[in-house]
Amino acid sequence: MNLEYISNELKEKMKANVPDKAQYDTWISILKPLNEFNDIIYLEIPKKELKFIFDQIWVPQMQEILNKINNERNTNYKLEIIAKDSDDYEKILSLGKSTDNNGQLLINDVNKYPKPLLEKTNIFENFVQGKSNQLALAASQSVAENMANYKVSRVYNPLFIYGASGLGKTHLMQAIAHKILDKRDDCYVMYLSSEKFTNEMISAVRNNTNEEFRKKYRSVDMLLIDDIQFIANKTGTQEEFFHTFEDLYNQGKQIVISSDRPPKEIKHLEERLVSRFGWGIIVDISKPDFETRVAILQKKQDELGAVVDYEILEYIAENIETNIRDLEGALATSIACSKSNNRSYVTLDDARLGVSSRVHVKSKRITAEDIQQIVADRYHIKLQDLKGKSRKREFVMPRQIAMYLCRDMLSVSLVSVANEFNRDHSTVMHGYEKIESMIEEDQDFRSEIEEIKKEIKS
Ligand SMILES: Nc1ncnc2c1ncn2[C@@H]1O[C@H](COP(=O)(O)OP(=O)(O)OP(=O)(O)O)[C@@H](O)[C@H]1O
Repeated sequence: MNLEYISNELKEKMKANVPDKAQYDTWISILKPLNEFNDIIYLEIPKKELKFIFDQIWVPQMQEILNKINNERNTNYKLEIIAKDSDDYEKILSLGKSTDNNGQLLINDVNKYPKPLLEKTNIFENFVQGKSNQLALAASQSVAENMANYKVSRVYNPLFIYGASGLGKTHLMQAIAHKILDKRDDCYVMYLSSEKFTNEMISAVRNNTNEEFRKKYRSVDMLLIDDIQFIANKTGTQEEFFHTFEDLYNQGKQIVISSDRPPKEIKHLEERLVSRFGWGIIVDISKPDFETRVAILQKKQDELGAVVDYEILEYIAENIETNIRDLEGALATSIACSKSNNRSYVTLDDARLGVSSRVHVKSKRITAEDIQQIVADRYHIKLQDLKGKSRKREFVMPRQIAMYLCRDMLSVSLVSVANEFNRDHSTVMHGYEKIESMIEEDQDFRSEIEEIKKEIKS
């Protein structure tokens, strides 16, 4: 049974046991699925100080519920809670997957080439193609195909995949690794986050093992580094990574990198890295459209072994637009909800609960007034000046920004936005277009607008 699924079901059933919502939010909602091994379900909590309370209070209650699930399903699961900052966290995470000290999975018969620790389901077959990801998918497939056939093409080296959180970058990177490992057992594939690279480098410096560190990274056939944006600002790591990159590239080894933004927009990233990241191909993954979101949900329901009505999938897809991780979480929670009510089908109410467990931001309804106030505060002007008629520069620019944001963030017509500013719609259109082109041309301005958006959503 899927780990995420059972932990969701457990949490849903706990809702009935913990009627006080604040208690539920404080204790139960923070649990995350960690691993399942030898009939033990390991759930993660953020801090070890909390473990005592879990062991005393919550684990016995949850185990009772789990026993009921066990009876229904003929399983024999026990529950354990592991803190993210505890010493055995990494060990528990890798149970069932044999690994070396660096978290690289060792396949017993090919010890010579340690294998990376990968999520089993992150394979190409489970990746749903849509307009938002087709280029990234095609490039990833080409890299995997080439490597499986002992080839590295300069066109795809490095492959740089960027996009917002939860849109499938890790999935694609791991799919590449899976594919190569399926086809070849003589390929040293290393997949890790840039944070892990940094930590290893720091500990190599501390333990005086720089040579081993370098040798290890420069002996791989393919290096996949996830979330490279985290090395920005870290001069030492950038220096080391630069040399690793150069060395591997010159040896004709494949490099794949992911980030939440394109190289040029990663602040404080050394120019020489920015330029090298662009030597191969840069592809983006954007927000999936409605059809792709529904197709992803269909795929996920198969993986979860459930059948959910098409209208229910549509409801979830309509309400979760920006993040596939949330999309699949909402589906899993909806299914768990229906099971906890002993139903074999998912109702719209289950789906509503599933969606609301994920879209905290959307549940806050943003109004034109919120936007106007936040923009006025940011530029230190009065709300009435922002909405007023004065054409002074210090008022016009914030006014146009607020118009742009209203049009961009609220699902309302141009005319409604115009009404909010006591203007006609052509004035709003003009302001919108002006800000839009400034965003396109000026990176700093783009970041500023993103920051304002974040503030509005928070
Ligand atoms: N096109 C897709 N088809 C099927 N599942 C997808 C697709 N895109 C993403 N997913 C799923 O969405 C979840 C989040 O994806 P992933 O972890 O790859 O995101 P990410 O872009 O690496 O996010 P972050 O930057 O936060 O690490 C995963 O479970 C992944 O399998």
